[in-house]
Amino acid sequence: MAELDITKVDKIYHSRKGDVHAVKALDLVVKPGEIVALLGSSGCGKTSTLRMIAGFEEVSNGSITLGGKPIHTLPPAARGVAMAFEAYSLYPPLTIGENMSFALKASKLPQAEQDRRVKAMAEMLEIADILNKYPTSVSGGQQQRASLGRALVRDAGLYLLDEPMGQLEPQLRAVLRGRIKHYLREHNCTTILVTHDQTEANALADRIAVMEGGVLQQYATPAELKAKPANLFTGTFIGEPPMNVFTADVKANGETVAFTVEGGATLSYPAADFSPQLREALARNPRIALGIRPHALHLGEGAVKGKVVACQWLGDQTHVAVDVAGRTVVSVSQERVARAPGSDVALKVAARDLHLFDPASGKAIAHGDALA
Ligand SMILES: Nc1ncnc2c1ncn2[C@@H]1O[C@H](COP(=O)(O)OP(=O)(O)OP(=O)(O)O)[C@@H](O)[C@H]1O
Repeated sequence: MAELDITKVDKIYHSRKGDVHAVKALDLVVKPGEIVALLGSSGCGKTSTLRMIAGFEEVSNGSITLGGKPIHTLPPAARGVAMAFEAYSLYPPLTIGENMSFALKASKLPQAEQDRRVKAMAEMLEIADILNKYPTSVSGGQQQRASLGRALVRDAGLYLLDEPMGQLEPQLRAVLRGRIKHYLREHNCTTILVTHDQTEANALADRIAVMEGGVLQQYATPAELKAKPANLFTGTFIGEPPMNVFTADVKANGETVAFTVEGGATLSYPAADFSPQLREALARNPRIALGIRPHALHLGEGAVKGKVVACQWLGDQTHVAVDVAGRTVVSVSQERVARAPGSDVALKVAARDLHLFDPASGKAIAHGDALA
């Protein structure tokens, strides 16, 4: 299995309406056998990146190497890359089975081995019963699984999966996620998956590349992205419900560190809750953006007072929206709590759960008690 190196890659589309700079100076390394998710909202440049790796779009600048060999100048078929397309792209005159074995035929594998692989893949993806049907006579979800199977059944240096489960029902998607991850691991497949679904990225990927506006915002493990967002964008993009963010004035004297948020509420902590380096940084940043995840904002005690706007039990957790001095914040509790709209509540958050950002650049200053 090969390492993929994307170095300073740009994609600029030229059109009559003007240029679109879809991918900007992208640097990304995918280690052999690693599963990476490109995650971002619509139009952030995920598909352009995937298509440049596959060879369906030219790179405007930069280079892409696979196993040390430059591939960005090669035609798609010569790159050793297998791709499952979001729009399936199956061959209409061929059956689902023939579509899946198409690349295997070209590889001159013995017929019995081709049949064995296609059958095993079709069983894994639960499409063994439609191998003799034609693409136009099966559902979108079945076509999507056939496209995924056609890519995975091949031997390739790199697997590219574009929204591979977007058409599937949630239950089937959850089952297939587990099976596909197991398959990719077992076959040591170097894989890039494009998705806008955080759950899918978290479940499948070793590392997630978060993109926005064509720019890579952060490249880290799912746990790191949650615990140490590099900037306000990843902080608010990753996590459900999104992080609460306030602008706050900081006052640090020898004994306490206090954050006064818009509207006047003050969160005050013993200075010892923060590292000396962080206290020094706070002295240089008297105004910060303060991020608090809904799961870290606890109801029932604390200095921040507010009024309940809405309280919803979702079957496994309660979401409580609270108006704090004109701003709505969300608190999530694993327990079932009942709070009447309009009632008074107090909120608290531990120092270790604070995320501090530079309000101008958005860059992280600190997570919990230490510098970012
Ligand atoms: N062929 C093209 N010509 C001009 N602009 C394009 C072309 N393809 C994509 N774009 C633009 O480039 C930007 C990035 O598009 P891209 O499809 O890579 O994003 P994406 O993150 O994959 O979005 P989605 O999740 O909606 O597929 C968008 O602004 C899009 O409109």
